[in-house]
Amino acid sequence: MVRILNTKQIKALDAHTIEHEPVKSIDLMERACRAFVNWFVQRIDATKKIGIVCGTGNNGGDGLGIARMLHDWGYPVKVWIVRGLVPESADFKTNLERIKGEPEIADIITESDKGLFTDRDVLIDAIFGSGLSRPADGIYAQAIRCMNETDAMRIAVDIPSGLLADNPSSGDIIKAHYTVSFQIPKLAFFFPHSHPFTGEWTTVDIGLHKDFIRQSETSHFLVTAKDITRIIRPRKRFDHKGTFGHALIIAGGYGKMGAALLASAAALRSGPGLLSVHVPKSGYTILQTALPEAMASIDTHEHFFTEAPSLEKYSTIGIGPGIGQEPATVKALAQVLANFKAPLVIDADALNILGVNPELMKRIPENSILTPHPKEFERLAGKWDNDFQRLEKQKRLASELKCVVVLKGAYSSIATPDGKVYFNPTGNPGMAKGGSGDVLTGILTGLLAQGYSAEETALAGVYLHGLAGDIGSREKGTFSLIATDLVEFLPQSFKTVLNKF
Ligand SMILES: NC(=O)C1=CN([C@@H]2O[C@H](COP(=O)(O)OP(=O)(O)OC[C@H]3O[C@@H](n4cnc5c(N)ncnc54)[C@H](OP(=O)(O)O)[C@@H]3O)[C@@H](O)[C@H]2O)[C@@H](O)CC1
Ligand SMILES: Nc1ncnc2c1ncn2[C@@H]1O[C@H](COP(=O)(O)OP(=O)(O)O)[C@@H](O)[C@H]1O
Ligand SMILES: [K+]
Repeated sequence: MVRILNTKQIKALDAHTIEHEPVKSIDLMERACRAFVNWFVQRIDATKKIGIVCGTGNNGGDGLGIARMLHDWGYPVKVWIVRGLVPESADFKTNLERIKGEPEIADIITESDKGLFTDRDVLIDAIFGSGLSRPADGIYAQAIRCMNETDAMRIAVDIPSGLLADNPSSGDIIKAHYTVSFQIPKLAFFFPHSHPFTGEWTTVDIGLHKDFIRQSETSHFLVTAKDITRIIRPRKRFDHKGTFGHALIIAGGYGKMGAALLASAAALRSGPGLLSVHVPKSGYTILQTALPEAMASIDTHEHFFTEAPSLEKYSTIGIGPGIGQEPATVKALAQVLANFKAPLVIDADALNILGVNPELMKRIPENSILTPHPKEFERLAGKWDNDFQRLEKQKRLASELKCVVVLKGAYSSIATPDGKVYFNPTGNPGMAKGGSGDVLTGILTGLLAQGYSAEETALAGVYLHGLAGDIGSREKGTFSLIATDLVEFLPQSFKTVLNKF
């Protein structure tokens, strides 16, 4: 797990590293600059004209150190210092002295300084870093606007200037194409509204104290491949189908049998011992033809889910994709929630039904997994003003229901009943297509049936689903990838994770 720390903690981490490594503050800054430059020189051609726009705090100090190093690498570099009211930090001063006349430095003093950077190919943003405490205004906002108006590629040092790491941002913010952040990813990076500012972001190691990071309290984590390798248990020689549970998927309806097939095919590829699928009568032939491995449980209704089958034999249930919201379906869902006491996976129309029948929410078994996309989440939890508030709502819902709530999208977030939130790194916009979510429901149902905990299931299932999408889009491209491909590439996704043993 990568621990996501807030800016206060990062400040304490810097200070701890300086005191206990020990390393001088200016030498730590030098390390940060070198890490940035290392990233930079591998990607940006040395003929490109570089502009570095610095504040006068430590982020500006980084900018000056980077300017010196890139100049030494042979890049044509110009530096601008935004001279507002921020006092010069000690390390900024030292790095300013170290520049010794080259590269060239100009001060930005008045708001009439416009059109400053137009001849630059690449602009490095080092105005504000994690010390930003309020929206940028005055001359700072003007410099940010000037940078955003150019056609240059913009690269932010640590965090785009104007973007707050731990709170909603407003005002002018650098629209970076890339953000190179020091060691710790910032919470804002995981939210949809930050993306226009961070662009693609990455972290670079600057050797901050590892034990201190491990001991820092946080409820926010970024999942890594290693975490998933630890969760997935390889099968043993004498395992048999009884070892791996019997999953039931309740999905599909007239015109939406595809949802049932996608979820079921994904479940089959995720390892449960047995899979049954409950579909309306009209789905019988479709199901039996498309998925010979699945057993059929047939509803009494031709087109809809209207009656839960007997549920005792199932280890878990995945319910929702394509079931619609007919009154009889609402009753049937209520019946399932009344009779089934083990954790289940709730998605799509089952979530929509819960959204308009909140009394049913109380019946959801503890440790179930809910997988709303943002619109479904809004129906469950109400509207939010900003991404931070959305995260709080997600945490609250998980804690109130004592369930795992997976909010789907880029960096799907997984909130657990005990207040933790895991962000998932896999997946890509090629998956933004109808049916992708049904595949996730199938994977989660298949894993839960095998006895993985709700938290393990959500972490592994969401990761494997996104990884299947990443592997698939390498072959099919993000335009052409379809949900069926996610099922097709799921075996490679599992193998990738298991082969790490
Ligand atoms: N040794 C280390 O610690 C290392 C640090 N490193 C680097 O340092 C960066 C953090 O540096 P930093 O703390 O100096 O913060 P930075 O963002 O440069 O400036 C803060 C100043 O701006 C002011 N201010 C805030 N908002 C404002 C606004 N809207 N408009 C105007 N002013 C505003 C604020 O004032 P205050 O909020 O206190 O009133 C303060 O004076 C970090 O991102 C990384 O790049 C790396 O080198 C690794 C080692
Ligand atoms: N840009 C993206 N990056 C990563 N994953 C994505 C992206 N867009 C969609 N996905 C994933 O695809 C799935 C889409 O699910 P959902 O919206 O429920 O689709 P549907 O209901 O049509 O099957 C989710 O798991 C989501 O995380
Ligand atoms: K910056």
